[in-house]
Amino acid sequence: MGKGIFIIGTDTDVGKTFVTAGIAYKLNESGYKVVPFKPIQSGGILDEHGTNLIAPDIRYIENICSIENKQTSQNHTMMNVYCLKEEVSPHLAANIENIKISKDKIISQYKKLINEYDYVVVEGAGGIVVPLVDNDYFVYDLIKDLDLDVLIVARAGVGTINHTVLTVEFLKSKNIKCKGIMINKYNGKFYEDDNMQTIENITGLSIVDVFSNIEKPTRDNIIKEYKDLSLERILNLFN
Ligand SMILES: Nc1ncnc2c1ncn2[C@@H]1O[C@H](COP(=O)(O)OP(=O)(O)OP(=O)(O)O)[C@@H](O)[C@H]1O
Ligand SMILES: C[C@H](N)[C@H](N)CCCCCC(=O)O
Ligand SMILES: [Mg+2]
Repeated sequence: MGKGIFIIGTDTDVGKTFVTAGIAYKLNESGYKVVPFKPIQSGGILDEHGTNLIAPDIRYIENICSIENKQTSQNHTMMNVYCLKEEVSPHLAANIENIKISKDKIISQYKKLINEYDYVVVEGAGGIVVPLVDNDYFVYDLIKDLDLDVLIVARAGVGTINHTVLTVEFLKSKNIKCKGIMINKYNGKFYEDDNMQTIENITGLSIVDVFSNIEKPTRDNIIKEYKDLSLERILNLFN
C-alpha cells in the first residue's frame, strides 16, 4: 500500500503542476515508484491521434520525469479520470459537456493507484474552494473523501500573504491537515523574503522549499531547479 498527498494551490496558475513534477522527479530519481494523479482537468488537449482529450498537466510531468506508464489514448483515464474541454472551473466545464462527475469513480481510481505505487501525488484544480459539481462538491470535499493531507503551493510575490493565510484558515475550518507550504516563482526580492517570514509567523506552518522563477523554463533548467529538493522533506509530506 502506497502513500498519498494532495497538492492544492492558493489559486490557479501558481505552479501546482510544476511542484507536483518536482516531487515526482525527486521520488523517481530516488528509486521510488511514483505516479501523478489529476482527477479532474479542465482545458484538455488532443492526444497524438487527435481523438481523445488528454490532460496537459500529466503530459507536463511526463516530459520532466520518467513515469512508468505514459498517458496514451488507451490508458488516459488512469492518471486523469475527467478531462474536460473548456479551460474554466471544472463544474462549469462539466456542465457544458453534460458530464456528471462521480466522486466514486475518482476514489476508486485513486485506490487502484495507491495499491500499485509507492507514492501518489494528487493535484487539485485551482484553489481549495473550487467547485467540482455545482454547489454540491468542492476540491475540499474530494480531499476529505480521499482522506489525504495537503501541501499548499503559493506564489512568492505581492498578494501571497492574504491568499495563503485564507487557504490555511479554510483548511483548518474543514479539519484538513496541511503539511506545509511550497513557495514558487521566487525572484529574490526583499518583499518576497518578508512574505515568506510573515506567512510562517501568521500560520505557524513551515515553508518546505522555495522554487525560483525560471527565466527560460527548458527541461534542463527545470530539472536543475528540482535537484536541490530535500528528499527527506518530501518523504515527510506523505501520510
Ligand atoms: N518556478 C517556475 N518558473 C517558471 N515558470 C513556472 C514556474 N512554475 C510554474 N511555471 C509556469 O507557470 C505556469 C503555471 O504553472 P502550473 O501549470 O504549474 O500552475 P497550476 O497551479 O498547476 O495551474 P492549474 O490550476 O491550471 O493546474 C505554467 O506555464 C508553468 O510552466
Ligand atoms: C482552468 C484552470 N487552469 C484550472 N484548471 C481550473 C481553475 C478553476 C478556478 C475556479 C475559480 O476559483 O474561479
Ligand atoms: Mg496544474
